[in-house]
Amino acid sequence: MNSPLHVEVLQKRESLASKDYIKEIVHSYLANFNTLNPGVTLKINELEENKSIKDHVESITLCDDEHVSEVAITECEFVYHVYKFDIFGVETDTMTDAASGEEIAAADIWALPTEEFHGLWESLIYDSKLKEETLRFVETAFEFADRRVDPNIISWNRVVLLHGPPGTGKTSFCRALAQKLAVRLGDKFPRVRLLEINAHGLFSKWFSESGKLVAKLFEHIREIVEDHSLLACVLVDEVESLAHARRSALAGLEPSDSIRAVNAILTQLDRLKRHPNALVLTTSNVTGAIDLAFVDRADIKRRIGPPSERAAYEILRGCCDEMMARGVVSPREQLFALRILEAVRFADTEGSRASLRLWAVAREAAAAQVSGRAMRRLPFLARALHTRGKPSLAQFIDALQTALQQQLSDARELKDDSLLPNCISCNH
Ligand SMILES: Nc1ncnc2c1ncn2[C@@H]1O[C@H](COP(=O)(O)OP(=O)(O)OP(=O)(O)O)[C@@H](O)[C@H]1O
Repeated sequence: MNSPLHVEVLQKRESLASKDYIKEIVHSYLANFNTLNPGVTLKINELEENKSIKDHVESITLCDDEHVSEVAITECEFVYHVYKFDIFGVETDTMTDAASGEEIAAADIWALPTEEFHGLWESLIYDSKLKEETLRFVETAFEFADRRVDPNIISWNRVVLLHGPPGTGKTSFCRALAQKLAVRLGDKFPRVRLLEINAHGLFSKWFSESGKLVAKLFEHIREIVEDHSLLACVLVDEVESLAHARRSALAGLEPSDSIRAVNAILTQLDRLKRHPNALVLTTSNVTGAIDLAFVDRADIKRRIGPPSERAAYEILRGCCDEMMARGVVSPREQLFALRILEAVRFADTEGSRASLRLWAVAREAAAAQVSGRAMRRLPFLARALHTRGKPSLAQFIDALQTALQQQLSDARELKDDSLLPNCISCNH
């Protein structure tokens, strides 16, 4: 049996064609290829000769759920997802404290799919099957809800917890997942919202009426989830801060309003699980146990660590490709995918030299547990501090290596000064 290849088609904003028509034209367009590279996004530009594709399609992404290498088109069964960006963008739900008159941002509400998160999923690179597995888990949770599987017999909660050190992409992953669901589940949920709750702000000690503010916020959220054709993804970042605030409040270190607010958030999040169209996404920087019952009940709890050497190589390779595509580094040269280097057993040839050099930098960064965030900053530092004029790829990779060395020695000094643990990986 042919394996499915998900094809995500971004339809042009001005195109009024039906999804079926778009599927049809993309299907005949793809039939012109013999093989396809999963993980690749085909951007349709002005030079495109196929007029209907040029008029209606912005880009075509071939997703790599099951496939890791090139596939013959006769071997795969295309599953199409046609979508457009939602034009509403983001709005901030603000609230005013009655006593002080101060205003806080209670939540950011994103209408998905949004242009801001386009390509975010593809930009996150993990060695494990984290992305695929999480996506499959969430799709299964919605399938169960759809088929009304009795939760008393088979238990599932639609709560996800991602934990691990700072800068490893947890928040980005949650946003990217919500965006992915908006694209993949578009037929079931024509509208999708991502609600990012500002938990810190809500129980700030300056707010005398935090409990009421939380109630008001969730009233709004409930109005949103009442519409069953809408998928609501609720994101609570750094969920351990809720547990921490509750402990401080119990110890008398925080005003009692704050404990009411924290408890209200927890109860409300727990209630959200009853809605078949709500998904709760939480992140935490602590790896140990978080004493929150609802987190305990998360169906999927995954640790996200700093990139492995393989992931580090692909992140840095993507950065170098971008530098060459934008003309910062010139001329354009090829950097091989890791599986190609592996296939030739890392043979040192003229053509593979730059890739091997980059592989050495990636291994060093991974060994030092540099976070994904810090890794993505290295090209900027390399360009700003360690190159002049228009560097060649070889010069740029050397500069990346110098930037990495400097970053590691800065982090070591910071660690010596402050005795902070893990400051290399957290890069604060
Ligand atoms: N594995 C990775 N692959 C690609 N990019 C990554 C990876 N990990 C982190 N990044 C990049 O690092 C940046 C920071 O990610 P993000 O803020 O989501 O991390 P976080 O774990 O939520 O951090 P914090 O806990 O400090 O908020 C993002 O721009 C992301 O692109």
